[in-house]
Amino acid sequence: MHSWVDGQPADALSLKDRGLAYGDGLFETIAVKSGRPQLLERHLQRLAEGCRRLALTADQALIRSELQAYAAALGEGVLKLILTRGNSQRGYAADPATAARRILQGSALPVYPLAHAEQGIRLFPCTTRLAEQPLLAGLKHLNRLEQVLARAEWRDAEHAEGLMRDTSGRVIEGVFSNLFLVSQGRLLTADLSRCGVAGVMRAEILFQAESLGIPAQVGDISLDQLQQADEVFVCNSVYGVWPVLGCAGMSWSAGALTRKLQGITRALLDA
Ligand SMILES: C=C(O[C@@H]1C=C(C(=O)O)C=C[C@H]1N)C(=O)O
Ligand SMILES: Cc1ncc(COP(=O)(O)O)c(C=O)c1O
Repeated sequence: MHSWVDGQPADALSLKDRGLAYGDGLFETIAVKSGRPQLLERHLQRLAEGCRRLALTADQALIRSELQAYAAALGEGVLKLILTRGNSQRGYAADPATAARRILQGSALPVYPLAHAEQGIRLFPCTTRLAEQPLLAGLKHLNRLEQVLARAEWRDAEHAEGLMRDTSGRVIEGVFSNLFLVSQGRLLTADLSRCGVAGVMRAEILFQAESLGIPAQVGDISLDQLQQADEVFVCNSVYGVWPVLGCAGMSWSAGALTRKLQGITRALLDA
């Protein structure tokens, strides 16, 4: 399916685009099933928050309608929205009145091995660390070199994801997912006020946990806390939940709470 730029089929972009020049923009990666973008409200909520924090001028209603139209035409797959701050001359300064450029791209759903969800995965212990920058923390912005460097640290099929820590050594997330641990029936996921991406699946899992009366906490996670956990899983808005069986010398089993949340998220992504 053709990409769209500002609502029109297009496969080219201005060389003056600030997303290309400086990573000046945001993106959303949205699963599409039966012609509908899954978890759309959460994606739009994160996008609006990113536009607010980066002072990006974008018509949220227009973005919503375009996403729905593109998803209806795509049918099933991954819909990627890239929002850039449009064109500018050379230099970091931008015209605040410039409207954001909307890029929509469709691709097939990734075919991950069934074993990732059914049995679980191993995490590669990445040495690349996440820089602590509260102004950008939580945003799914276009500056993804940390994830590119981290993902280049392994090529073997034994590791389906990586473990990323921040420059202070805190356990933060995966390379393309968020991370939860379960200890004595309580969920814990990393505080993302310094770095990391506040995933929509992470938000949905925290909402479901509250609805189910499952104790859940957002806070700092040490490597020791991770090692001592009863269960560990990773999540994102494309694959849902994967149990984590090991990382470096640490190991866990795919426990009951992981399976419960995996079932809930699978139903949400197949809705
Ligand atoms: C990196 C992108 O999106 C991330 C990757 C995945 C995935 O590979 O399953 C899903 C959502 C995002 N965390 C991207 O280029 O879209
Ligand atoms: C670095 C990073 N963390 C977490 C996530 C999970 O986000 P989501 O649940 O919105 O897919 C992603 C996916 O884009 C990511 O790239």
